[in-house]
Amino acid sequence: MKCDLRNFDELEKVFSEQNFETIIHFAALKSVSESTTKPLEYYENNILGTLNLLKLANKYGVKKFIFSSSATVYGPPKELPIKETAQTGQGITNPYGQTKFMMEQILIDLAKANPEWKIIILRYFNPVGAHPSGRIGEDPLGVPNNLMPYIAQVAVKKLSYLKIYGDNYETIDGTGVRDYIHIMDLARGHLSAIERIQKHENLSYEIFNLGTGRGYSVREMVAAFEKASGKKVKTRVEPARAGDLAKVYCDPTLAWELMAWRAEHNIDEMCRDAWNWQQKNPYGYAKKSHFDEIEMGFM
Ligand SMILES: CC(=O)N[C@H]1[C@@H](OP(=O)(O)OP(=O)(O)OC[C@H]2O[C@@H](n3ccc(=O)[nH]c3=O)[C@H](O)[C@@H]2O)O[C@H](CO)[C@H](O)[C@@H]1O
Repeated sequence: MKCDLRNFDELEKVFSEQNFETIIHFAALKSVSESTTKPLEYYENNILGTLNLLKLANKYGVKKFIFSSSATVYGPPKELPIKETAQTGQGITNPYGQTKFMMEQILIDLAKANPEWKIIILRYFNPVGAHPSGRIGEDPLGVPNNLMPYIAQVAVKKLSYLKIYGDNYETIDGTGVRDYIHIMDLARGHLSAIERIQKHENLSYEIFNLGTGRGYSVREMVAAFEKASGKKVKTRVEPARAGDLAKVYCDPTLAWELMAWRAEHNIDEMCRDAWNWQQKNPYGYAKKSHFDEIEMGFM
């Protein structure tokens, strides 16, 4: 079932026909660069969509709520690793990040105002990889903005080389360091959150980092991907990308202490599964492969 969260009436129809117990709110626009050129679309979609969803959830008594937030709400970190108690909302460089921060604020205010609400906010670090079957993966629209799908498309020869955005940061090899997390671990984090929210009657709102707690540089990611795929990934160093940070990685221990969740997949598994999906879907989901088109042409 598909529904536009901006359309209150359409969404109300869904609520009236279904009997929801818990909501996991993933629905948001998520491109950093696009958000800088289309801020109104981002604010409308992400904020209005969330308000509509919450109003209806309130009306229909669905008050267990899990929200997919982002490490972006921390802005430039003052301390590493980043804990959930670190300051948020300062130095966010783009509308996408602002909307995530605002959505968090709306949820926190709601939980404070009404003790019936039970809310878990999950702050994702850098989700990568794919389902191990190779059937569910990341198929970005147009040229990828994020590192892993870009590397994968270079390895499969859809793109010619990776632009490394800056090699002059104070990091292990000068390139940006991030906390990459396998999407299967991330998915499991939601199951742990559902369990926790259903078990704990007096939970109001809680916030968890979902990351591995370990940072990898761009060059380390390229090397891991080359190892997993057996393909050479050509790179070229370019100027640093505006708004990028040198190092971002989290302290994920709260999720372990309270939800018994921790990331289990390492960087090699992230690259293996991303490569498996990319090989099986070299042209993404929508388009048939070149070979299918040739076959169709002869039919
Ligand atoms: C500031 C911000 O809001 N960042 C968002 C962005 O994080 P990030 O900017 O951390 O993710 P990313 O995958 O775009 O970049 C990761 C690292 O790779 C570098 N890099 C990336 C692409 C490329 O072609 N070449 C290259 O060198 C980049 O400079 C950085 O050091 O995406 C994430 C999704 O995974 C989240 O949505 C984050 O909120």
